[in-house]
Amino acid sequence: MTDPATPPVAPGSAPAASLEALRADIDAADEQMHKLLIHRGQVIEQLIAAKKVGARSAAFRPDREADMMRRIAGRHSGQLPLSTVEHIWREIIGTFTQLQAPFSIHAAGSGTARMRDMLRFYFGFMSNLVDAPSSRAAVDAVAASGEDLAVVAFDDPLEERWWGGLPVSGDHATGSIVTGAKVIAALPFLPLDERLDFPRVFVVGPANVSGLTDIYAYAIETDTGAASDLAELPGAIASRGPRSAILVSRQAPAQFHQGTPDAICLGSFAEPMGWPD
Ligand SMILES: O=C(O)C(=O)C[C@]1(C(=O)O)C=C[C@@H](O)C=C1
Repeated sequence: MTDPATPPVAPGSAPAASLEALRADIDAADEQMHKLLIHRGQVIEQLIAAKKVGARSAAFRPDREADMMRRIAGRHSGQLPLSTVEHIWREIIGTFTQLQAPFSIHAAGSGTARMRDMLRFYFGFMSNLVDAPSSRAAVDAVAASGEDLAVVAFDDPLEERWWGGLPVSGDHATGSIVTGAKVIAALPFLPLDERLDFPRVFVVGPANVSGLTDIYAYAIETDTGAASDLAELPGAIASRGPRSAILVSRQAPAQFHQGTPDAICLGSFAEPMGWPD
């Protein structure tokens, strides 16, 4: 009896592979992927020694992750959605980051399904999620821990001033401060599949993590009369409340502060692909 799943062979064409052969191919691919993951784990063990990650020092390297994600997007092809590939790699990287130095992720609203989905997508299922009472509390917890992360929605209520407890000004850009917290990444980083509905967020990490300086995030007090017209500022994207605003700009603090002396630099990050959309 012929296997009903085996399509008939058209005259003159090569015979279609049998279901058994295709499954053997999938098994071989799975085995290779699994062996490579085990190998990756062994390399990470050596990397821990090389990086000398210890107590109260974070293992994440946003610059390295940005580079990896850009290469993943660059070489991707086929029907598997890029967001699926991104999630698989985020799961792998997130788990190996946890294995190097355990950390928690603080976020307001992490109990909601949408926020939780987003945090699991980017940071994996091994990370401990902390439902913070506010974004300010989430950021303050990171500053106090020296090893955790906070995730803050770009359009979170601005008057809460979640950046209020951060060390101020361009120190973030030079990396000279060793305590506190700063913006180290912006997500989504790769173009998001249309079936996913994740908000634009900042990742806030320990101040001693060196991030990329493609784009800077600034907080601006708008009730002082300064920055009354944000549209004229050299930023790509702004989120504005009645008295405060967040703005992202390619201009480094030294340059940016000339036009907006009251601005507080909150950190910097690798430019997400397709930013701004
Ligand atoms: O390259 C590093 O420094 C690592 O810690 C490895 C690794 C990874 O799993 O690839 C993990 C965490 C970092 O954020 C970046 C990459």
